[in-house]
Amino acid sequence: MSSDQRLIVALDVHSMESVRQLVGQLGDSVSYYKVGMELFYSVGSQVITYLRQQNKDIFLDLKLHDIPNTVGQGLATLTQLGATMLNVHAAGGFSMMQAAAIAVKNKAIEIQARRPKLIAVTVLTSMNENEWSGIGYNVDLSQQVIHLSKLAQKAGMDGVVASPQEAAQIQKACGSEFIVVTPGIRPNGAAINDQSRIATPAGALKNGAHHLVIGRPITAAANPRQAVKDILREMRDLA
Ligand SMILES: O=C(O)c1cc(=O)[nH]c(=O)n1[C@@H]1O[C@H](COP(=O)(O)O)[C@@H](O)[C@H]1O
Repeated sequence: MSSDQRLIVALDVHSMESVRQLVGQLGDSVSYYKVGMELFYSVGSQVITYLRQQNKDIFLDLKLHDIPNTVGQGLATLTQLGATMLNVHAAGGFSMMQAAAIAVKNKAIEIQARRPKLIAVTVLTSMNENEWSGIGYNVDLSQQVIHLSKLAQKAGMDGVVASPQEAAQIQKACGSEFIVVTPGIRPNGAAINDQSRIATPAGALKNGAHHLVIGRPITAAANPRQAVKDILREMRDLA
């Protein structure tokens, strides 16, 4: 996979005007975008239509987490939008993830469309050990990431979202075909913001991440196109 197929830029903005400006500015340098809650709740499915018209791959990141039937029905609807990748929270459990995988597969067959990849969020990259114990878990955070990755794989997920710090361990536990998507990417010197378990683009790739999700280091940069160029150079130098 080439570096620009590995990079996913998080479009965390809340208007179509900002989307058009950013996507226009980044041009051919970015082929894969993430649409998350902020943008999807603001503008709805028109952003998916727009990005598909621009021939971009789309990770629709709505992190579903509910009872199996509700998640399955929700994902069946989302499958019709034509995103490349969808996600759920692994903490929803085995039956929820299994229902999710079945619903996406069946809907894709029904509408004769390409099945979107389905991945599970393990432990959010904003969580540190302190936050983690604060929600009542006694198990080690990174062990929990591996546990949830194995569970996700067993339930039929194509991969997981985790921090770049756990990517190598996930590969070891689940094999190299299992997709590892890593947010929490910060080039040297970039503001860390609300992230905790971070790595540089090169560090994440070295650890075996398949896709790097990067938002503010690009979207809040004075020159987003230059920021992408620098990140891709760092990624390519490693390849
Ligand atoms: O599922 C995600 O994409 C996600 C999971 C996670 O554990 N951490 C995480 O930061 N994300 C998303 O990745 C993006 C990271 O953005 P920046 O911190 O601005 O680079 C945001 O859009 C988050 O919603």
